[in-house]
Amino acid sequence: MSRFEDGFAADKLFAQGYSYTYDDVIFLPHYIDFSTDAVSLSTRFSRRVPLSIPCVSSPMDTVSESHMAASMASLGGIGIVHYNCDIAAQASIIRQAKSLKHPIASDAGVKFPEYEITSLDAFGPSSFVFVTQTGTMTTPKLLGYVSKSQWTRMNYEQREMKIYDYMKSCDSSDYCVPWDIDLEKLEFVLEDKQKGFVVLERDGETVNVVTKDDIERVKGYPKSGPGTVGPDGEWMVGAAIGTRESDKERLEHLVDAGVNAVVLDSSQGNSIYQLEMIKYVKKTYPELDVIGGNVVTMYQAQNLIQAGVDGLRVGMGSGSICTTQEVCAVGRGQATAVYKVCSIAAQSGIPVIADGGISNSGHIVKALVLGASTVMMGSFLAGSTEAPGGYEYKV
Ligand SMILES: NC(=O)C1=CN([C@@H]2O[C@H](COP(=O)(O)OP(=O)(O)OC[C@H]3O[C@@H](n4cnc5c(N)ncnc54)[C@H](O)[C@@H]3O)[C@@H](O)[C@H]2O)C=CC1
Ligand SMILES: O=c1[nH]c(=O)c2[nH+]cn([C@@H]3O[C@H](COP(=O)(O)O)[C@@H](O)[C@H]3O)c2[nH]1
Ligand SMILES: [K+]
Repeated sequence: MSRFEDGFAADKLFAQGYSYTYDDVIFLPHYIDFSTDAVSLSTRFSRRVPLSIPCVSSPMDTVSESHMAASMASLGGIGIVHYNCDIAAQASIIRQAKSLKHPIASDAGVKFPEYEITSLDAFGPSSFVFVTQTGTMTTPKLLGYVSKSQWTRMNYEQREMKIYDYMKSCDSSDYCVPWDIDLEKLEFVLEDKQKGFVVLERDGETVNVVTKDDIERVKGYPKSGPGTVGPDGEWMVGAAIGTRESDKERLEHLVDAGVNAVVLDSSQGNSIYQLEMIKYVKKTYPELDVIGGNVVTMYQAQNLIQAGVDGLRVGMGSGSICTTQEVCAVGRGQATAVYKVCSIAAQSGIPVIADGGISNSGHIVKALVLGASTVMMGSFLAGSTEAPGGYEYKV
């Protein structure tokens, strides 16, 4: 008899190949004999990666870069950095994520050197605009800053200049603090330096900038549980790669950057290409967890388990922006896929990631009850500015 009672015999229902999405499935209430704080959400992302919450951010360029990956780890989950970028960029995103001990996404404006500040909008809610080569915070060098008070004192001609011509430098030790400073100490240093912001630096590279307003904002958030910390004492970070020859070189750079698990990012994982890549990763980096997928049937799953995967990612056509079912004419209802793959993965103790179609906490519960160890989210996180545990992240 399956795990379900009262006539909802999942085996029978799912066995008939019903294609169920999470919204077609609901569970009956049963009996409670425990308190809510007796519930532990701790789980495993893959064989060697434990998590304290069952949440994973998807390897999509609109979802997982350094701030998201650091935030997910700080909350007890994990982020999977996308590979929709060149090898050096993906490696540096991983390095920066591991250095973002405080993944505070400052609300200060960040602009490139040629930008002209024509209105206060450039500052956003903050009192500063910071200048980097690319106009984003994911570059290792802060070129300078402009304060709102300085800008408001400038006349019209001056305001037509490029930021580069009048920004102030901030690479002196007056502004810089070590990347792994404690949050409480950070607050004290901000008071003491009277500069309004500090630059978090690691090995001469800018990791982040934190302003006084940022500290006030983050201080008020509920403290999150133990983060997902690796043996190196830093956040654990995952990354996606493909299954081509060039992905072997990519993987080497990601391992150098300290990646803790690698996800083979294919819409259909049961291919000779993926089986070869799984064997290559296990032979070359035996301690590095490799997650295969995506799969939706027991047959696909069995092949990847035999090849040596440390985790399976389930979902085809389940993503809210997913086009796989349209373009490939294959796929399966997510609830059925999760239930079926989990029934075979459990026999080998392989954790399953339910990937896609998660847009509320009910979906998370359903995926976990159907047997998944974690859920992977894309659109639900894309563009978010508030993490559940109180850290903000930019996507
Ligand atoms: N839920 C879903 O439907 C999912 C969709 N995706 C998305 O789709 C994107 C791309 O997925 P795919 O197109 O499946 O990527 P892919 O790179 O795995 O496959 C693309 C094509 O290249 C072929 N290929 C792969 N490795 C090869 C090799 N070594 N030699 C020769 N041919 C090879 C594959 O057979 C396939 O025809 C992913 O990055 C992801 O964003 C990914 C996972 C799940
Ligand atoms: O066929 C696809 N083309 C795409 O461009 C694409 N982007 C994301 N994905 C997959 O959907 C998952 C995210 O789904 P949600 O947004 O529902 O969380 C992701 O985790 C992926 O598995 C894609 N599938
Ligand atoms: K992708």
